[in-house]
Order: sequence, then structure tokens, then C-alpha cells
Amino acid sequence: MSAADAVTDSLENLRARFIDVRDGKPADYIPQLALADPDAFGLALVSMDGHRYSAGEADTAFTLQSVSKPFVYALALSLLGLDEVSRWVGAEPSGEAFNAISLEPDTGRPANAMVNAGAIVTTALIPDTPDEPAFDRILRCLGRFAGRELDVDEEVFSSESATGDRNRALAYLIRSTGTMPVDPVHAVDRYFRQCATRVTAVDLATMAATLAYGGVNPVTGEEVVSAEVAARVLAVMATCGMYNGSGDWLLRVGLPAKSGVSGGLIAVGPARFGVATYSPPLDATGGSVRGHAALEAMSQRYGLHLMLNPALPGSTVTLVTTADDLPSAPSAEHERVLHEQVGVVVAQGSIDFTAAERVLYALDESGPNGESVVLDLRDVTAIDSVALAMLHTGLARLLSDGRRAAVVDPRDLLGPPDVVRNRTGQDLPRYATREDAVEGCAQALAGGS
Ligand SMILES: NC(=O)CC[C@H](N)C(=O)O
Repeated sequence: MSAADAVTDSLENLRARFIDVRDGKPADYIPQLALADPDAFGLALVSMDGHRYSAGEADTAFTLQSVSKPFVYALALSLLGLDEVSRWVGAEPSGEAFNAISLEPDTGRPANAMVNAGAIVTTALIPDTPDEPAFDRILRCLGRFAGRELDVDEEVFSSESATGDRNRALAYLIRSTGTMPVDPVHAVDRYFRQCATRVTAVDLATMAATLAYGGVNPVTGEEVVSAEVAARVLAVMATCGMYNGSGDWLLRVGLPAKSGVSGGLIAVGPARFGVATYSPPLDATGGSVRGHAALEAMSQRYGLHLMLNPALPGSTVTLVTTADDLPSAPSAEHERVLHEQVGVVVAQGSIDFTAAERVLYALDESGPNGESVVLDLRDVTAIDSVALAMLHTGLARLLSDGRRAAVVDPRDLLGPPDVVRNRTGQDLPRYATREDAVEGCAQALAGGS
């Protein structure tokens, strides 16, 4: 037993809660998929530290099917950029089934890259290189997301290839509107291979976690795609990933997700985790019945809905104090200056845009008589680039308003002193301790300088 087994327990509990659900049945329009074990039910979760947790049939191999789509879309965005990809495929929820014979009336493009039409075009956009055929690039990319080399289930591939006339029809329809970049036969062949790529629930959770972690695989540490690409893929997953069930999914579960007809399902908690389930029986939208139920319950139980972000009182980053807790001052007058004229703002934790706003607001509020303020950054763990620029600008404004400021910044989080001087146009005194900073301010006040 270990402490972290508590996380595994929560997956086991979800499995136990939904294993007896008997609704739905495995896809059979691809004959090979009908052979899947309807009782298999695996769950896996991968954290941003690359810790993996699983329950049930999490190491059982199955084919990616449509869960491949967001990852190939990520590859297309990486290789071609959003503008070029958007010439070929849209980003609007279609409100239709995954295999709808439907294109945007005005542009002739497929509505989005999550429905079959859009995925076939997206796959077709990946160019061959002199050293590597397009499909090998796709397979290698999927493997980088999963953190291991993946292969194709040839039986599932042949099975879909033998019966996939609807997708073939879609590819020809797309060509007729001028939005198919390659021969439809090649496009569909590649797409079927991509769908037949073999994974486990643990692989899927790792792939989802890579999107959650800004495109970096948290298990291998490899940057698979940029943070910008990962964010865009998650946006399309949130609005289109569950097809004609996407709105209801976002409402109830509140996480970007992607389903596949083999029974795989992924959901992403951005900057938090990737989670995946495997259970073959499907609902009317072609998504896993047990997977859907388990992820909905998990989201509710653990408060994972993206739009649910109650302010955490403990994460307050600033604390406005006067210099009460300082060592005794040499004279009564000196002490009065310390107490009444020097405010102290203590920032804590990691400072992003919203935290920087709090810090800056607190600086304005501090300094009971509007004189000096000390910004103490010793408990700050990180400042992102946006927050850093805001702090520089805010401190510069403070100084140009005639207020005196000093920072306690022994680790130079604000950048080297001359960076700050150049940005603020004035000298911003820095100290290693709060006592010295307050004392420095008090002396400057006493000296009238
Ligand atoms: N929703 C899915 O998983 C569909 C993928 C499947 N290969 C198809 O094109 O029909």
C-alpha cells in the first residue's frame, strides 16, 4: 500500500460503480470491432508529473478510432499552421452524427476535424517527406503522444477498409467541392490506418495528459506539439469532440473530450490531468456508455468542470500589512514612521495575470498615508512573463506617481536590477529581508529624500 493508492482507489470505485451498466453494444459496422469484450472496462489517469494510475482493463489493447482525430489535427496544426488548416477544415460544432454526409454549404469544407469528413481531410493534409511517408509520420506522432511506439491492428484496418464505403463516399464528396488535398482513395486508406492504431487506456490517458500539459508528454518529457497547438486542439475537442452530444457533455462533464467507436474515451483537465476509459458498448452518439457515465461522475465528485472555478481563499496571493512585526525602532518618531508610513504587501505562490492584478491592487491600497510600500516576494514561487510585465509597469506607475517603493526579492524574480531600472525609469531599491526594506523606506522618509 502507498498513499497515492488513494488515487487508484477512486478509479477502482468508479469502475465498481458502473461495471454493471449493461446499456449499449459494441460497434458492429466495422465487423472486427463487434468481437470486443463488452465486459472490459479500464480506466487510467496521468498527472502533470507523469504519475500513472489505472484500474480494470487499462492494459487491454484496442484501436484508437476517432480518438486519433485530435492528435492528427494537432500534427496538421503544427506542420501547416492554423490559417492553412482552416482553409480545408472548419471549427464549428456540426450538431450531426460523426459519420454525417455533410459539408459547410458556403465553403464546402467539413465542419470540424472531429467528425469523419473533417478528420479524413485533416489526415490528407499531412504531407509525405522524402524520408517518411505521411502515415509513418502520423504513427510516429501518435507514439510521441503516447510515450511509446505504436502499431496498427491489421485485422481492424482490413475490416474497416472492406466495409468503409460511407467514408469513401465522404472523401469523394469532399473532392467534388475542391477541399480534398490528395486522392480520396489514399486519404481514406491513411485514415483507416490511423483509426486502427493500437493503444491501451493507459496510452490514451498519457496522450490526453500531453494535451493537458501544454503539448509536453509528462511521462517522457518530450515536447510533442507547442502549447498553442495543444490549446487549440482542446478548444475543438470541447466544442466538437463528442459530436452531436458535445453541448450536453460540456454542460454536464465540462472537460474537452474525444470518443471513439472501439470504446475508448479521453477527457482533459487542462494543466491538471489526462484521463481515459475503455469500454466497448456504445450509446447513440457512438461514445462509450460506461466511459461517459464514469467521467461524468468523476467530474462531479471531484469538481473537475472547467467552468467551475470557485476562488480558493487559501490561494490569495497578497496580504496587506503595516510593518507591525518589525524589530523595535530606535526612537518613538522612527517607530511612528515605520507603523504609519510604510505599507507591506506580501505576495505568495505563483503569480499569473490574475494574481498580478491582486498584487497591484494591494500596492495601491497599501501605505496608509500613501507614502512607502514594500513588496515582499520571498514567498513567491514563480512569476510568468505576463505577470512580470504587469508588475514592472505597475511599479513604474507607482514610482512615477511619487510613491516610494522597495522590493524584497533576494532571488531576483523581477529580473536583474538594471532590467527593473530600465523598465521603471527609476531606481527600485531591493533588499534581502523585509526588515531591511522597511527600514530603508523609513530612513528615506526621515531623510526627506
Ligand atoms: N467515431 C469513430 O470512432 C469513427 C471512426 C471510424 N473509423 C469511422 O470512421 O467510422
